[in-house]
Amino acid sequence: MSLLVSFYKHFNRVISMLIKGMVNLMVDATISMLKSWESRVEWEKGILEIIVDEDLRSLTADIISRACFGSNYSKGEEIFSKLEALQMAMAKTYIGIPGMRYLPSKNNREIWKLEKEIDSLILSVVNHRTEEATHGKDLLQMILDGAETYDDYKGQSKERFIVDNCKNMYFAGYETTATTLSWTLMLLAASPDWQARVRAEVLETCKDGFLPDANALRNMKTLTMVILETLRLYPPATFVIRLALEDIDFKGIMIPKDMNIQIPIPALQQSLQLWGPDAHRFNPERFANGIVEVCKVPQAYMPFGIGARICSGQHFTMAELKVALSLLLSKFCFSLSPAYVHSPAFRLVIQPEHGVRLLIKRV
Ligand code: HEM
Repeated sequence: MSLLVSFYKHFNRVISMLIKGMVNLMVDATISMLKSWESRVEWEKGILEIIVDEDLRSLTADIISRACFGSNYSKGEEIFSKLEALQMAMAKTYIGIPGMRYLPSKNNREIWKLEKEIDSLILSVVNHRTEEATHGKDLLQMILDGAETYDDYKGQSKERFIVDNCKNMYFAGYETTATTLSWTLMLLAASPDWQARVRAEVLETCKDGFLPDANALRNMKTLTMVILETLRLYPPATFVIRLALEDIDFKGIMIPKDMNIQIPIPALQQSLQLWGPDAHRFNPERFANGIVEVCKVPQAYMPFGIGARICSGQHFTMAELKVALSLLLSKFCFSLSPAYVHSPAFRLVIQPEHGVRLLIKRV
């Protein structure tokens, strides 16, 4: 455990340094999606009705793939489609009965097959990288450097360490960000006043066709408030999970060693007791003075988890969300389609069950 904590601490430091350079690849990827939406709006004579989720998933897959694998990113597409299938299959088995995942049911066999295929795809990229030996500083390289530094794998092979961390990056960094983009667009489409405020800020920050860079992103305060409020109401991760490594007496509650503790993020982030009577309402204004003063117990806001294992990609994802949303809002107006059905569903992350169906027109 401490091995991984120190690996992720190192990872946290390096990823924060890399983000500045990665804003450009985020901008490039978003612009190609914008171009395709622009031609579709034109084709539909000015108003396009679209379920945005699939396009947003392709966008975040593209970005994490480029950030992860640099020049080998096209291989990422194949890995993503298999990871998506794996996620669906795993969500079906999540019923908490001990030992169920070891039974050779049809679904479990599918999971094992997909896991094997994903492992060998990732390893083929790693081996290609090692043979090629020419690469930039991407996330894969950080994992490979980490694998060199940490030589105690607690009984596991170095290959396992590399593959597991690549999978972590994909699982952690793609669906979560895509889902947050979907929910933010849904909330902005339902709140024209906030949509107008964010657009005004974006147009002011990125005047005369200027594309967002790391500095501009820092100045987008209203957009940051909107994203923080979206992550409060629709946190993609449902639980923070911890294992008790020893017996713990927690304020008189006995927690035995090896007990799995699941902290329900949505329940904490929408508690009326902690957040007040408007806890269920979309009100980004509550974040005007940052996160610390936002509720009675600031630790109750934990979309990225908490403590030593807090999300290593939180700054990466915030940059990615701001790039995508600022570019989208600078080009398009969004409203909810009358056919939109609101139904948050649990699929390892909390997703819109029927997708976010929007009407889009040019600004
Ligand atoms: C909206 C987007 C995201 C959300 C809501 C999110 C949320 C989380 C949460 C709740 C955890 C568990 C933290 C804990 O146990 O305390 C986590 C861990 C992690 N996340 Fe994220 N994440 C997001 C995006 C990303 C991205 C883009 C990356 C990579 C580029 C990433 C990489 C990781 C990694 C590596 C861990 C494991 C950290 C560790 O175990 O020490 N995440 N994330």
